[in-house]
Amino acid sequence: MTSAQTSPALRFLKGHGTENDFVIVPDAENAVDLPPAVVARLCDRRAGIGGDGLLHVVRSAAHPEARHMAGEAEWFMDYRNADGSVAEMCGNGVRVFARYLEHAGHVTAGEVAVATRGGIKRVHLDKDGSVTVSMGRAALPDVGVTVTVGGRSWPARNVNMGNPHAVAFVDDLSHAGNLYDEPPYEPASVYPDGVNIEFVVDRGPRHVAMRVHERGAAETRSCGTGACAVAVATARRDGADPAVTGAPVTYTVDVLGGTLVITEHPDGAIEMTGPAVIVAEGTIDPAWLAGPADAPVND
Ligand SMILES: N[C@@H](CCC[C@H](N)C(=O)O)C(=O)O
Repeated sequence: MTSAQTSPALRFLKGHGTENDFVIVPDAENAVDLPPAVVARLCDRRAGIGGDGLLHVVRSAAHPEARHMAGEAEWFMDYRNADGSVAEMCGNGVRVFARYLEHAGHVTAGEVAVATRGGIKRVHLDKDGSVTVSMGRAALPDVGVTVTVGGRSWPARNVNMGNPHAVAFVDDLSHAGNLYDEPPYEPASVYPDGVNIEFVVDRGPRHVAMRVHERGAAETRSCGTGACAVAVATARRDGADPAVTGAPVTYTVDVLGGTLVITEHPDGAIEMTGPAVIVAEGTIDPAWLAGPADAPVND
């Protein structure tokens, strides 16, 4: 790999899905080194480009973590959180990733398979601009978790969508307070690698709203895997289980940045639909990229 610090200029794009925003770094041959400090600088909203995360776009065949998926999915979403940490999956990210592949002419509208650390995800680019992703199944480990904010505590449902989530039902989303910092939870041993925490209120039949603290970011305006975790946790709370009834269940999930529609099918497969947009593209000043790495990050 070539060090990012010696690259001539790094091309980037910026995109978002329901305002979960991403720096996109196209790098087909996996030639760009993206250590955590560089990712954090790129995602810095004041000193960098700004984003909740970074989508490193690499051919599966060129990435050691994705080579085994290259036969089924040409492209690998090497996802990083804003702090530079690695995550298994990003539901909004994979929809924006597919939108980028279309934008770059790598795929046309229709189906595209994307390799992720959470397995291969099939994405459908609709002609109306919406993007649907088959997210796979949720796991609901039966362990009690308690989440605390500002002196109040709530029981939370543990849901794994490839990445870990804790879903807490609250009376009012303002009770979640300031979600910049990760709310404390216990027992901490349930999430040895950290967790994304969603707070949920009811809005109507099969309709909820959520706020989220994303692991490795802060409060974000949307989280796709989080919205899926919320839909499944809410369905179980409501006594709806498609595996039992044989009928799909659909929830509308309002996030701060828009709305996502989530359907769980009788075989457990979850589909998520929402917008995905490319908003800008350009090149990164190589002198800035090679500059001191001790600049403040997302403060
Ligand atoms: N915004 C994402 C989730 C990104 C990863 C997450 N922060 C984690 O560390 O698991 C989504 O849309 O799913």
